[in-house]
Amino acid sequence: MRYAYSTPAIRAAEERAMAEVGDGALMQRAAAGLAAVCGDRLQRRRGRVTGARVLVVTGPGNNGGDGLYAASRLARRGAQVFAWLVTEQVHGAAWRAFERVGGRRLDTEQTLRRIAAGDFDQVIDAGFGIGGRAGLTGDLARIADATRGGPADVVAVDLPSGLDADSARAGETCFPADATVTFGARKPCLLSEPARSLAGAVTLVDIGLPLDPGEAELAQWELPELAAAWPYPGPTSDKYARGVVGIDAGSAHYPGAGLLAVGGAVHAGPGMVRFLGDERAGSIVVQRFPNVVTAAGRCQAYLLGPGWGDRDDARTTIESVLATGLPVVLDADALRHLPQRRLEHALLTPHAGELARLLEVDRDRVEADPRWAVRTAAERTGVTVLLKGATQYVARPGEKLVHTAIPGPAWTAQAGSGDTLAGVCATLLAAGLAPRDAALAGASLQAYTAAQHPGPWPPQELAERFPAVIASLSKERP
Ligand SMILES: NC(=O)C1=CN([C@@H]2O[C@H](COP(=O)(O)OP(=O)(O)OC[C@H]3O[C@@H](n4cnc5c(N)ncnc54)[C@H](O)[C@@H]3O)[C@@H](O)[C@H]2O)[C@@H](O)CC1
Ligand SMILES: [K+]
Repeated sequence: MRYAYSTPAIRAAEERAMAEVGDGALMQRAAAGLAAVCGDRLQRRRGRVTGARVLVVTGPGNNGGDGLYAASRLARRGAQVFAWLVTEQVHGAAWRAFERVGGRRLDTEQTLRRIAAGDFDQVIDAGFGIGGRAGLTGDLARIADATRGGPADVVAVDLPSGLDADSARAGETCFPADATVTFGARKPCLLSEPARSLAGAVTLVDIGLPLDPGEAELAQWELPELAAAWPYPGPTSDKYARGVVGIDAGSAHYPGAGLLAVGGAVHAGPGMVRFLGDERAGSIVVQRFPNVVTAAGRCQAYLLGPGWGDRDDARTTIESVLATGLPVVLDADALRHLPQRRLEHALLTPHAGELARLLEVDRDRVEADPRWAVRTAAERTGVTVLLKGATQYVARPGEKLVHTAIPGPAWTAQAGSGDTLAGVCATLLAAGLAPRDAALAGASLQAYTAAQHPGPWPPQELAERFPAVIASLSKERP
């Protein structure tokens, strides 16, 4: 599990740590970790640190201090180090250390000229860290622009300047990095797209901040969580132990959605799938999956909504399934017909547009603050909500911590991905997983499969690769 903490939680932990060891010690730990990563990267790219030309883009606060101290360490290994100052203000002790090792200050024009000439092997972005605001202006924006796409290896200190540590937003201007060295704990921006992609490869340096996962803002699943949650059948499991899924998806207008939802469910290993939807969609489903049953009968979880379109009995169908008290995934068109009361036993799986409609806000509001949006939806509806997208967020009512699924490649964003995902989630509910785990395991399986089998595969073919991944995951089980 990867945890991310908000800026106030990190600042509070820093204060507790500083009271014990002093702020100088924390900064030295940060600088040592940063210099180690920078040195390794230089070594890998050019065979040695000696003779490397390193520019520190130096902000006015402690982030700038980290960068200067790290550069001083690189200078002691033979690098030539330069600094460009964002303002005249600079961390005094770090600046003196930088000057002592022969570090040189460059003005803006010299810096831009040398960047354009491809003169730097590495640019350390020590502009702003957790004290930063979204967006860059003035000469710093020019320097970030000039560096972008150039030959220098860009290493961000704590987080890329121009990002807001607590937000998923990428903003208008920022300093994209090839790598980020973050201190003490991950920040939410480093786990949330589109900000996350601007940070490159993230290394977490332990500087001894006393943080408790109970204070975390975000928790991202990794493979061990997926493997531990996956419901592998036992030696005596029958089809009811594995779970019977009832799927009402697809319509005469959208017959494909039924097939896609069933494809997701079938490839996630249910005991049985009953197709309860439109007759025409059902005949296509059975042709493709003869193991699917179209007769009504006992189910242990349901999926309603993908490809329904407009349907007169939407509300009554939802109510009759909710009345069974069995777990149900409510997806796509079913989300437009939710009863106006608190629900139970359901998992809602909206994308940003559907969640915006549910909350009666603009889509922009959801994208600007996805954690707020998914938490608010869980509180209002009373059930678990999975917000689908480049980062997939899951919130439960009564819980501040938001989880995210294992991230996957961007090409999984395509028509039909949500239908197969809903099918997987319903299979997991039928196997007895709690809605939160079903949502995280389903979304993680789809993303991880896409990462393991670089495509682009259409969603139905990606689903055909689930079984191989599920089999391989069993080796990761605790
Ligand atoms: N406090 C500590 O003990 C430690 C802090 N560390 C470093 O300190 C950083 C936080 O330091 P600071 O609190 O000094 O803050 P920053 O160094 O992140 O920012 C300094 C100041 O710059 C100004 N600023 C921010 N964004 C701007 C923008 N877009 N345009 C113009 N001005 C802007 C703000 O007034 C801000 O207070 C962390 O990110 C980390 O790198 C590490 O050294 C570890 C220890
Ligand atoms: K930075």
